Amino acid sequence: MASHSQVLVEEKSSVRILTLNRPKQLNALSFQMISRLLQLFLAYEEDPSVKLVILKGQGRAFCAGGDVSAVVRDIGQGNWRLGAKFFADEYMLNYVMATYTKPQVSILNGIVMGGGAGVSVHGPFRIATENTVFAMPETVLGLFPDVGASYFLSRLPGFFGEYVGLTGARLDGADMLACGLATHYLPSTRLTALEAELCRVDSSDPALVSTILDAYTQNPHLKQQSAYHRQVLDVIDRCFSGRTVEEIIAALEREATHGGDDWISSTIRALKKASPASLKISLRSIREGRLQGVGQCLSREYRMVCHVLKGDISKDFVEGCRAILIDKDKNPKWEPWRLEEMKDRMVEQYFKRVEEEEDLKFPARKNLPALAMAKL
Ligand SMILES: CC(C)(COP(=O)(O)OP(=O)(O)OC[C@H]1O[C@@H](n2cnc3c(N)ncnc32)[C@H](O)[C@@H]1OP(=O)(O)O)[C@@H](O)C(=O)NCCC(=O)NCCSC(=O)/C=C/c1ccc(O)cc1
Repeated sequence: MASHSQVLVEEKSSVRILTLNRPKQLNALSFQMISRLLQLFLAYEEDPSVKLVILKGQGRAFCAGGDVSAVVRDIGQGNWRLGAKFFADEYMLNYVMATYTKPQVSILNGIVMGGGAGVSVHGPFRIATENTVFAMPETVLGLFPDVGASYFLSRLPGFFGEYVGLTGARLDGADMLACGLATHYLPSTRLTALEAELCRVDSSDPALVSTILDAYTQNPHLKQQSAYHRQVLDVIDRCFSGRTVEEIIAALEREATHGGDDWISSTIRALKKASPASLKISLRSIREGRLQGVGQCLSREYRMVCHVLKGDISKDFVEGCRAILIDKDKNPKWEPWRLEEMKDRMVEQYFKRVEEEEDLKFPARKNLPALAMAKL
């Protein structure tokens, strides 16, 4: 095992343990990591001696998303197609994971954001701990929740997915378990024992893996400020079921006038901070995702991300990265600045094929999600 490599590989009997290994960058996914993961997952699928894959992160993060700094460099050099290649491979990896024929167990013992959700949530087993911090923070970067998020967020109960995807709200391990983004929860001190037991399973039978995980899982209490308490969920459903982003914000503001609390004001603040273009395309993407399979969601997201990278409708992604990651002034100048200036016909354009760019096509797979075990 080469310790300098960005994905560490351990072979333990019929189990392969893959560790994302860029701890200083919170395991942000580089192009190299994505290519390597794709190559390993495809090889393991063909190798009868491999029965189970465990994915985890080195250090305090599972994975803080795609490596945004590399992309900004590419766009800065005027080469949006280099960025598009990154996303094409990333979405292919997400698709392979969503349709994988062997169980994938992801150990989410730390930060899980953006692309980090994409390499875990599509698999059948997601283990949260007391250290887990989950978010889809793309709308404040001028992007939108991608990596198949329009598939998995739209399948969360009620309108919780719209809430998580539009506001970038952070969830802890207990929230993730409650809403179904995680399938199990255990204290991090038990992870070593769990891993050792999984290494003895010698089977690809999800029911056997489930039995092992069930024996370790605990039922954590939701924190007092959790958004998953019934009374907050009711507000989320009332407001985030709005047809448009403007309606969602107006509904939240109405709720706030009837005795608003910290949760409502921080939710309104989060929406007002985000890119108007991102908010509108994200809402439409999640709504369309409700009726689409994972492959359709990823192909549509690929069209959308090509427009984002090309900057032909709005250049908010470059501006968001500048304000949040490069200059760190946290003061992006979104264009358009106001929600009402982001017209329906501009939103519509994100969903059209980019000129001279092929749609993303996925290979035929044996294990289509509709036939696979329930994921969420
Ligand atoms: C809340 C975080 C996760 C932790 O904050 P922290 O504890 O104060 O830690 P730092 O912010 O100091 O992060 C430690 C280091 O990791 C780096 N890092 C932390 N996330 C990252 C990161 N996604 N990338 C590239 N370095 C990072 C971060 O820049 C920093 O590097 P350095 O300043 O050199 O020490 C914070 O780092 C943060 O907000 N990170 C960004 C999270 C985020 O927006 N994720 C991405 C969602 S979008 C996505 O997944 C797709 C992106 C993408 C878009 C287009 C493409 O072509 C390809 C990819």
